[in-house]
Amino acid sequence: MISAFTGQQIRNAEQPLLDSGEGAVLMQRAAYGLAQEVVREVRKRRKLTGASVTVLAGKGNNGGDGLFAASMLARRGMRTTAVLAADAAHPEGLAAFEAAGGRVLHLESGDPEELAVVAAGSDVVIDALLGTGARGGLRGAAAELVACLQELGPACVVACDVPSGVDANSGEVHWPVLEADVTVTFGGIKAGLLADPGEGCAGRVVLVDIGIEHLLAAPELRRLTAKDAALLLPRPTRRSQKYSRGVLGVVAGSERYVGAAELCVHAAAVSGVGMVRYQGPEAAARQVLARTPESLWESDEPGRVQAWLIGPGVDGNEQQDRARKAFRSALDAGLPVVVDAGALSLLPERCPANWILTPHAGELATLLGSLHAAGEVAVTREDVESRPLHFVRLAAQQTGVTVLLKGASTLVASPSGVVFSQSEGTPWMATAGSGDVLAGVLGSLMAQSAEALTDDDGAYAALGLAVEDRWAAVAAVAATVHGRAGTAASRVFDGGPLTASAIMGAVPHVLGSLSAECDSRKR
Ligand SMILES: NC(=O)C1=CN([C@@H]2O[C@H](COP(=O)(O)OP(=O)(O)OC[C@H]3O[C@@H](n4cnc5c(N)ncnc54)[C@H](OP(=O)(O)O)[C@@H]3O)[C@@H](O)[C@H]2O)[C@@H](O)CC1
Ligand SMILES: [K+]
Repeated sequence: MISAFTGQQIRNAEQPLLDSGEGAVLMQRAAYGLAQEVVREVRKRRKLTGASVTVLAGKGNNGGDGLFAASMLARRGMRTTAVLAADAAHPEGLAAFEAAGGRVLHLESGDPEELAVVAAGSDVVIDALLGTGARGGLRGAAAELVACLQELGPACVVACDVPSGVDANSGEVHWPVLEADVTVTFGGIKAGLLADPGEGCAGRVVLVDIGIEHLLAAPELRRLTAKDAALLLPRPTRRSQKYSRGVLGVVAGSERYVGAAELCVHAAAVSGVGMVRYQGPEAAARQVLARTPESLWESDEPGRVQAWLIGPGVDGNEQQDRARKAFRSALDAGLPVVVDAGALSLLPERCPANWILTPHAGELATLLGSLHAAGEVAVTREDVESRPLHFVRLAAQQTGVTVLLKGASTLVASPSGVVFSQSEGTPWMATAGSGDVLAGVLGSLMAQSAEALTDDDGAYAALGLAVEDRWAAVAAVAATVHGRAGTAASRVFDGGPLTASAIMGAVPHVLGSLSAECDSRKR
């Protein structure tokens, strides 16, 4: 499991070491890790000696890390320039930099555009303007410098701890931000590097161990690795039969949106569920059965199921009635439900904790509006997109159920406050029907997972997941499977565009390769 922390959590972990006078050691470790990564980036492009590095240094410890790192790089034969953004700089860092022969330029007495041109001409730019001590974003001349530099498009940007302007706690972004190729982060990954829009500015994230890791509290954000997902994936045994594998009831599609039903039923079927019982109008059912002859069409009373998927493409009175009826039946039987798309507006007053909502940003804004979760102020899609971590948590707390917010990084919040972030997909997955595939995969995993979730000794317990957070973990597994399937499918087309059907086609391969990984670890 990858863990991420708030800036405050990192500071709290650092405090005992700072109190015992080890602050300088921590900074040396951070600077060394940063310098190593810059060396790695330079070597990808050219030889080290004579390569040029510009560090943009703020006045705090983030700037100190950058200056110490640049002094190490100067000693390895690189041409180093520091642009000091404020009237002051980290004194020891600056002294080390000057002693190593680095050139110092001052933003206060210079022209931001000219300094941006200097920085853009170097092989690597280190962004050490603001770190975990930032309040808001870059201002004044520093903002101007960064905006110009971003426009010029530097060859390589390495961010120190976080890209300056990205909120380390939330991933909210105060523009302008210099988008990084690599972010070297210290002591623990900052939550803002695993949540959009911050994650989109961070590039590859490299964690440098500075010796505080054992002092960190429970993470703010978690990300399942392939190994974690492999452990949590339900798998059949020799004694399995189709009913014991899990049966999923699906209310999806409508006269108008036939394809949604087709996609989510097929996605569920290829994700390992024992059987799918489909409920919907005849027009949709014909298509569903044509694509997935293994499914059953039950126009009225459904047979027994272990979970429900309700909502993709649900439209019109007739299908909305089926959705409401399925909700009641799930409530009566205590069954888990995936609530997607057209069913999000039909939710009953109270939902039990084993339901999972799967909105995109616009649907989450509407949902929060209907809950009056943000007081009287209307929440817009743009609000959710700029503060997804905040709003997904709010929605989970307000509804009392797990909420999966779809996006480049998909966030899954449990009502307890635990949040997962999965980001294995490709931008090509932003395509019609992609969400229906995710809903199908999730419904399938829910129908198969119900029993394992209460197991005190199973895989969930082994990963330290509290019982109340296990549905969120199932949703995170679905998100990673979906993302990996999209990436795998795009690779087949040399990184080219995708349809939802192509994503779905890769799902069994992803499940197979994850299972193989689990098997090889057991051997
Ligand atoms: N603790 C340690 O030993 C270790 C810490 N480490 C490193 O320290 C970093 C945290 O350092 P930090 O606490 O000094 O804060 P930092 O992010 O450099 O910036 C704060 C400074 O900028 C200012 N400022 C604030 N907002 C601003 C704005 N919007 N625009 C402009 N200025 C603004 C603010 O000044 P003020 O305005 O309050 O006078 C303050 O001086 C952390 O990210 C990691 O890199 C590692 O080396 C490991 C060991
Ligand atoms: K920074």
